[in-house]
Amino acid sequence: MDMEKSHSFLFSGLHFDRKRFASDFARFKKKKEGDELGHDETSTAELVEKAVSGKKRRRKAKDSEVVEGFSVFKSSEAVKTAEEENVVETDDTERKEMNRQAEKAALLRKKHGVHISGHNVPSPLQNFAELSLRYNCKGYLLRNLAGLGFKEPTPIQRQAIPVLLSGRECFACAPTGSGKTLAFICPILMKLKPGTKDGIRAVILCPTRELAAQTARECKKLAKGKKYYIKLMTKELAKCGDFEKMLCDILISTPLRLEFAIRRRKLDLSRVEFLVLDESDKLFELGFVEQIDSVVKACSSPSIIRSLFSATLPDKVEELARSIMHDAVRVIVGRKNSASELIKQKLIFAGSEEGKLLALHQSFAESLNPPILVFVQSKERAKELYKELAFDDIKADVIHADLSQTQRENAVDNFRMGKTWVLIATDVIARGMDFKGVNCVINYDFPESAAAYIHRIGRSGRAGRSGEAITFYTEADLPFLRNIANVMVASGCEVPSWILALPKLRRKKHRPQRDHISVVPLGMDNA
Ligand SMILES: Nc1ncnc2c1ncn2[C@@H]1O[C@H](COP(=O)(O)OP(=O)(O)OP(=O)(O)O)[C@@H](O)[C@H]1O
Repeated sequence: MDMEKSHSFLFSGLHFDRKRFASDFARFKKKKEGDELGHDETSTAELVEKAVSGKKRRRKAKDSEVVEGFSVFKSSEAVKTAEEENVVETDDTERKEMNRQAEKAALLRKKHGVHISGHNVPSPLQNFAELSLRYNCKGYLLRNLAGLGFKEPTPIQRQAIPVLLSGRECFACAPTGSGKTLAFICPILMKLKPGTKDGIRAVILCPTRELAAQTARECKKLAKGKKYYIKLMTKELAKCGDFEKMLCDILISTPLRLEFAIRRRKLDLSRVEFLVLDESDKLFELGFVEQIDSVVKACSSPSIIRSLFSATLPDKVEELARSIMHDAVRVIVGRKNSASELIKQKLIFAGSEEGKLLALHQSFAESLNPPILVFVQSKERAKELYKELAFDDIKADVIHADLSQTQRENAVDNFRMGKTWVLIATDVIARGMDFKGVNCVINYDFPESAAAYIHRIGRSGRAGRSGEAITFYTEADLPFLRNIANVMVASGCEVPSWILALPKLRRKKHRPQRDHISVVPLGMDNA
C-alpha cells in the first residue's frame, strides 16, 4: 500500500508530454531496449527520468522523517534540462498547493478541537458533501444522513471518516454523545459492496448486548435503501446459526458471543476488512481481552483495517493496541479522557447511605424532570433501590445483568418511549447507550473510576444538548473524590478547593462495602 502511495505521489503533478517529446520518448524506449545490448546513449527523456528517480529515492528517505520538506529537491545535482526545469516548477506548484491544503486542514482541525498524530493524515471533512466529492460517496448515504437530520459532521466524524476511508487504522477518542458510531459505520458502508455472497466483511464489537443492538439499528438506518446484510449476533444465532449459509456483510456482536461462534461453530472471519472495537478501553479490560484476542486472530486478512473508538482511552490501552495495529492514526477530540462540556456537574455530600435515599426522595419530591437515570454500584443495590422507589408515585424501572434478555430490552424500550421516568441501572448501560434527551444522571453510588464517571454522566448532554449530573458521596467515597473532581474541573465545572487538595489516590477502582439501601432501620424489616 505504501508502495502504491509513493508511486502515485511521485507522479502526481508531473505530466510528461509524450506527444511533444515523441522523438525523445522513442529514443528513450530504444535506449531501454538497447541497454540490454550494452549501448550507451543518453536521451532527454532519460535525463528527466533519472532526475525524477533520484528525487524518488531522496523523497522516500525524507518521507520517513517529515511530511513537508519538498525543498530538499531543489538541490538536485542532476543536469537541468528544459524539461527538468518544468518538473521543478511543477514540483514547486505542487508543494505550494500541498502546503495550502495542509494549512487549511490544520485550521479546520483547530476550529473543531481535533488533534492528530501519525504521518500523512488525510484532511478533515468540511461538510458531508465532501464525502461524494472526495470519496465518491453514493447518494443513498447522503440522503440518509440528511433524513436523520445530520447537517454537519461532528468533529470526530470530520477526521475519523477520511482516516478510515484512506485505508488507515485508527485510535479515536472523542466525548460521549459526539457521534462516534457514525464515524465508523459511514466508511464501512462506503467501502463495502452491499448484499454480496462474500461472507462477513465488517465486524463491530460492543461490550454489551444493548449497545450491540443499538449499533445494529443505527447501521440499518444509515444503510436504508441498500440491501446490506446487517446481522446482530444474538444468543440463538451464536448457538444455532448456519454460518456457512448465512448472508452477512456486517456483523455486530459482543465479544463473548462472537468468540463462542468462532471457537465452537467455526465462524469464518478471514474476509473481514473492517474490525471496529467500540468502547475499546472496556474491551481491553480483564474478562474481555482473551475474547478480543481470539476475534483479532480470526480476522486474519492482511489488509484488515482495525479501529478503536471510545470516550476514554487510557495510555495503557493505547500501548497494548498499538502492538497489533499498523501505522495507525490517532485522533483525539478535545482533551483525552474528559467529560462532555455540555453537562452541568454537581457533587452532593449525603452523609450516609440513609442520607442518600432521603436526598433522592427529597429531590424527586421537589422537582422531577424526567427522563432521569440513576446509577448504583451492583445489581443487588439496583433491586433494593427499585423496591424503595416503588412506594413513590414515580414511574420507575430497573435494569441489571440478572434480568432476562427480554426484560432488559423492555426496560430500555420503555425508558426510550417515555413510559419510564426514572431508570435505575448498574453500569451495564453506562457506556454507549444513546437515550435521547436524558435530563439528569444521578450517581446514587459513587462511580468506581473516573472513566466510569465520564461514561455514566455521558448518557445526558448528547448530540449538542445540555444535561445535568449529580453525584452523591459519603465518607466512604472521600478517598476517591479528588479523581472525579479532577474530571469535573477539566470540563469547566467548579469544585471546592479542599476537594482538589485531597491526597492523590493510586488505586484505580473504588467499590466500597455499603450499607443496604433502606430507610427502615436494620432488623426491623420483619417486624
Ligand atoms: N452529524 C451529526 N449531527 C447531529 N447528530 C448526530 C450526528 N452524528 C450523530 N448524531 C447523533 O448524536 C447522538 C450521539 O451519537 P453516538 O451515540 O454515536 O455518540 P458516541 O460518541 O458514540 O457516544 P458514547 O461515547 O456515549 O458511545 C446520536 O443520537 C446520533 O444520532
